[in-house]
Amino acid sequence: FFFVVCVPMTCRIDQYTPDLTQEEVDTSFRLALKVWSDAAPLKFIKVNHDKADIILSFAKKTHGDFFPFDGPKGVLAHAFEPGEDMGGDVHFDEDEIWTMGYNLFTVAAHELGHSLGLSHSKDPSSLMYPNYNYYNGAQYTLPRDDALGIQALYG
Ligand SMILES: CC(C)C[C@H](C(=O)NO)C(=O)N[C@@H](CC(=O)O)C(=O)NCc1ccccc1
Ligand SMILES: [Ca+2]
Ligand SMILES: [Zn+2]
Ligand SMILES: [Zn+2]
Repeated sequence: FFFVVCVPMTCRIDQYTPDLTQEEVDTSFRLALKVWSDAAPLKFIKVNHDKADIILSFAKKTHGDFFPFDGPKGVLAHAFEPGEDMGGDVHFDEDEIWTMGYNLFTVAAHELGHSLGLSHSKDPSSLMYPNYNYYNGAQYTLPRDDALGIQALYG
C-alpha cells in the first residue's frame, strides 16, 4: 500500500465568453478538469482571488502574450506548460463560436493537458493529438495514450 498525495492546482476563470452562460462555461471546464483528475492524483481547487496556477480566459487577436490569435477557425486555443505567472494558463480564441459540449469541453480538456505539462501526441486516437476531434463531454473516457502520459508526470 502506498499513500498517493494529490497535487493541488488552483484554477480561476478570468474572462467568460458571450457565446455561453457562465454556468455552461463552468460546467464545461469542470468536466474537462475531471478528465485529468480521474486519471492522475490531481486536485483542482477553484479560486476567485488573483493568484492561481491555471487561469482560463477568452481573448481575441493580440491579447498580451506573444501568440496573437488568428480570427475565426485555425488556432482555437493555446495553453502554457506548468510554471510561474502565465505557466499553466489557457487562452481560448474568442473569435470562435463556443458551444456547449461540442467544443468548449473538448478544447478545454486538450488545453489543460498542455497546462499540466503534456505536449502533442502522435497517436491519432489521443486527446493530445494536434488536430481537433469531437468528443462528447457526457460519457468521455480519456484515451489510453493520454492516461499514460499524465501518469508519467503525476502518477
Ligand atoms: C500550435 C497550437 C497553438 C495550435 C493550437 C493547439 O494545439 N493548442 O493546444 C490549436 O488550436 N490547435 C487546433 C488544431 C486544429 O485546429 O485542428 C485545435 O483544434 N486545438 C484544440 C484541440 C486539438 C485536438 C483535440 C481537441 C482539441
Ligand atoms: Ca482562431
Ligand atoms: Zn494567449
Ligand atoms: Zn494543443
